[in-house]
Amino acid sequence: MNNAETGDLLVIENLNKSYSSGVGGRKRVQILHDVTLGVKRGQTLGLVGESGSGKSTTASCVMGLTDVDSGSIRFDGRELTNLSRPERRSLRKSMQMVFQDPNGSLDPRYTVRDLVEEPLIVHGCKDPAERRRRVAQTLARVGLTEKQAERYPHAFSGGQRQRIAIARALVLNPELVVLDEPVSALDVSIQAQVLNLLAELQDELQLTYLFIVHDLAVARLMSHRIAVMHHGRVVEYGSAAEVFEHTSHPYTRSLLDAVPGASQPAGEELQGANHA
Ligand SMILES: Nc1ncnc2c1ncn2[C@@H]1O[C@H](COP(=O)(O)OP(=O)(O)OP(=O)(O)O)[C@@H](O)[C@H]1O
Repeated sequence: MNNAETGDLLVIENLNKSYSSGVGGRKRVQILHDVTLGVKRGQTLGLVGESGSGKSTTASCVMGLTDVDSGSIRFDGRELTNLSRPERRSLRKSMQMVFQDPNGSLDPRYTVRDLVEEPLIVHGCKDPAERRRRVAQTLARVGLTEKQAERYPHAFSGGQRQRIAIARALVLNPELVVLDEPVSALDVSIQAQVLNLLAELQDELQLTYLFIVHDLAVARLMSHRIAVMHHGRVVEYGSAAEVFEHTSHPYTRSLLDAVPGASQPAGEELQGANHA
């Protein structure tokens, strides 16, 4: 299967990944089997599938957090699987990640300003005035004020904390953002606000999202393309409309049947991916 298409910013082909297990770690358990998919520039690929199907492992391979066994991951035409550490580091600016739990990524000892400024310092932005300008601009983009920048994470609600985590990811002007269940720890009423923010930011900044999501209604709403994973394999891949409205694949069908309304067209209170 070759799913690479013109305009794909991220292309994964025949990705295989195994982990050691058993006594002394001598046994290898294969987690990903020939995973192949592409994420079009400026669009969202929703990566769905039950727990343990390999979604986060795929994301870890993309972000260089774990080595791959074989296969190819290309970002803007550049092979990632054989990069040296310095090469990988320089690319990190273009690829950022937002996790499910903002508490894990926000050190409570630092103010919001420090937290959002830190990636700029790490990536060599030496001018304090430039850093201040970029922090203020990024906080405004996610709906936080300069005054709020002086507070600590504990002073914020879960939704606001996720906004801070998004600001940390965006301050370096990445092209690709890997979103690993970014709203599933939030109250339902807050989820819509954060999803709308992500959709607006995508439009404004032409961001490309690899969106790991277990909620199929959210996947339907936010994604241009969908990849369905099952036991480490991509079992279905196509436009959101194809996958949700015309699927014949038994695994996807069973996922959809378990969620009333997931195969219906997107609702109205969220603007979602069909914002284009
Ligand atoms: N570091 C690791 N060492 C060994 N096995 C691992 C490791 N990380 C993940 N796995 C295994 O790989 C499989 C896939 O896990 P992964 O987290 O990628 O699935 P997932 O689809 O993201 O699930 P979830 O939705 O629950 O996060 C699981 O069986 C998991 O136990």
